[in-house]
Amino acid sequence: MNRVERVAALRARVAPWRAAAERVALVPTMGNLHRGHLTLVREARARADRVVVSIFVNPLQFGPSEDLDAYPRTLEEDMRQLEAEGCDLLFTPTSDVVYPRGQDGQTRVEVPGLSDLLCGASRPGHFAGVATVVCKLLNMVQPDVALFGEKDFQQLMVIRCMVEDLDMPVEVVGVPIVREADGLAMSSRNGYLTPTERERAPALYRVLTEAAGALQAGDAVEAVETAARVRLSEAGLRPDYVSIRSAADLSQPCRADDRLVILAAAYLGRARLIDNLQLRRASG
Ligand SMILES: Nc1ncnc2c1ncn2[C@@H]1O[C@H](COP(=O)(O)OP(=O)(O)OP(=O)(O)O)[C@@H](O)[C@H]1O
Ligand SMILES: CC(C)(CO)[C@@H](O)C(=O)[O-]
Ligand code: BAL
Repeated sequence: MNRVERVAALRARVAPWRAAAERVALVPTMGNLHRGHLTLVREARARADRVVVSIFVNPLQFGPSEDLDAYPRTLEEDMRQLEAEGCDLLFTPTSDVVYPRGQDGQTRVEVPGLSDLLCGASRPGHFAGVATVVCKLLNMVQPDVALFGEKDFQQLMVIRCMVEDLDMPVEVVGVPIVREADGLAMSSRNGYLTPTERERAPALYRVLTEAAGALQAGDAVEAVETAARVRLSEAGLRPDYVSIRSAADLSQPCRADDRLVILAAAYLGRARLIDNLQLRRASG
């Protein structure tokens, strides 16, 4: 596996693949890789001839009081894992490479509406930071396909919307959530949890599962959301939001929506955990 830090070097590596009509996949990450990321890489290998992984802790998507400095950086171990997964090329740009004019001088990509809800309401500017860096990474690599995890469900919707609105010639693939044995969605930020908090953390998925059962049994959306928030608090988590939405566009669900998604975010110690569960409801 080769590693490059600059855009010209990246393009020089990708160009011969393109010339040979090979299909190229991109898996954007912020590093500190776990089984969730490696599943994306495996899926990328199944869908393309060449796999490029990027590791970049994007300052533009962090708020001023968030964990940019504390975010775990484990490049040596990440490289070992990527090598074992058969990644062809690792792109590890610095901030200067991605934002040569500085963050304030950077042209931004905004996806209105979708970016303002849920995680976007709690993290103002976050999704503009995500859309901007993903747009740049897609332009740098010019992959045929790019893969993202459904754990970050809203992020995936924002990226799909951006790609459609800007006519970007790339296929966006969502990969199902990879979980620990006790149901906790894998996430780099799980590493912030103390042993006691780690024991409490699976309550997030448990509460989502119970909420899905209640919805399928015919309980009203608002009652299910309220009950889920109470259950999270009882389990020792501080709910940010629990929200039941249409899985098609994250709008408030109407009776006719059969594909729903229950999304939740909750604080636990130093971590802000997110998770979601998609379900089908009988329409009527
Ligand atoms: N458990 C998971 N299952 C599937 N995809 C995942 C999982 N965790 C992360 N991903 C995906 O991996 C990609 C890179 O994510 P990122 O590097 O931010 O990891 P993370 O574990 O989500 O980190 P964080 O704790 O900061 O949210 C994203 O597309 C994300 O949705
Ligand atoms: C997509 C992404 C790599 C953009 O920085 C990040 O938001 C992430 O890791 O989910
Ligand atoms: N995985 C989402 C990236 C973030 O929370 O900034």
